[in-house]
Amino acid sequence: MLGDSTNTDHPGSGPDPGNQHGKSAWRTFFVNARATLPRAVHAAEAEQIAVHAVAVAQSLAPDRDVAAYAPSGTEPGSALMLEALVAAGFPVILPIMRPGSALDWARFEGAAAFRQARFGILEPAGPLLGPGGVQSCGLVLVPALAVDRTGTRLGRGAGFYDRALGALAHRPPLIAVVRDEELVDHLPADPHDVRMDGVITPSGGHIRLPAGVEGTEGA
Ligand SMILES: Nc1nc2c(c(=O)[nH]1)N(C=O)[C@@H](CNc1ccc(C(=O)N[C@@H](CCC(=O)O)C(=O)O)cc1)CN2
Ligand SMILES: Nc1ncnc2c1ncn2[C@@H]1O[C@H](COP(=O)(O)OP(=O)(O)OP(=O)(O)O)[C@@H](O)[C@H]1O
Repeated sequence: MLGDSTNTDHPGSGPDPGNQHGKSAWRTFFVNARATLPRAVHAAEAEQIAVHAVAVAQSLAPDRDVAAYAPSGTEPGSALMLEALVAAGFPVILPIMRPGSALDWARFEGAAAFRQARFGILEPAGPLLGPGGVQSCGLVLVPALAVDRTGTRLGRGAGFYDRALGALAHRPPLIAVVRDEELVDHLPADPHDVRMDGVITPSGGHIRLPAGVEGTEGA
């Protein structure tokens, strides 16, 4: 149930947001939690995420390109997410890390056309589309360590997505992909943080944000 999945409902299971903890304490908490997740659970969740990603694309981005990410390590999702989107007819583009924590984009042409980039992340080896390449997408699936109910996203701390998305004149719907426990009541936010319009979790599917936040119900 939505209201039961927040760590702030369970004192001791996450940094106390009212207790001087900044983003790095939250990052450590979620990275460590992901590291303890059994492989079989990750794989089962990745199957659910792939199904939800296709459903969200069909609802928000029919006949449009989808910007996604190539899940690596303990990140939610797997190559299944990309394959399912392609099988459902969605052209997929993926982020390319550029100097200065900037992002470019390139078309996903299948796992055989990947090259190994920094941080163990796989990137398409094909031509770059330019930083604005993401603007023509009908949906951006955004990697995150956690998201709160107002749409604040916690990333891995380099500011890639905040820079890339914050600079766009036109922003497609932004949907973060996290585990159920990573949708929380409150995360620390900075002025540069770009808010998410929704989130996909394995059990919850697509949840629009803000969700269940006092004063924003039905917004
Ligand atoms: N699959 C995937 N692709 C992605 C992202 C992502 O989160 N997931 N990104 C989302 O932005 C960008 C890459 N951003 C990243 C930012 C930091 C680290 C990282 O591992 N940082 C180290 C510490 C930093 C360092 O070594 O200097 C760490 O977390 O331990 C990895 C990716 C673009 N592509
Ligand atoms: N639009 C921006 N312009 C300039 N600097 C930025 C911008 N967005 C973020 N930064 C800088 O990037 C650094 C990381 O920001 P933050 O902690 O919000 O990253 P994140 O959202 O966790 O990372 P990522 O987007 O890579 O997953 C900070 O030093 C921040 O000041």
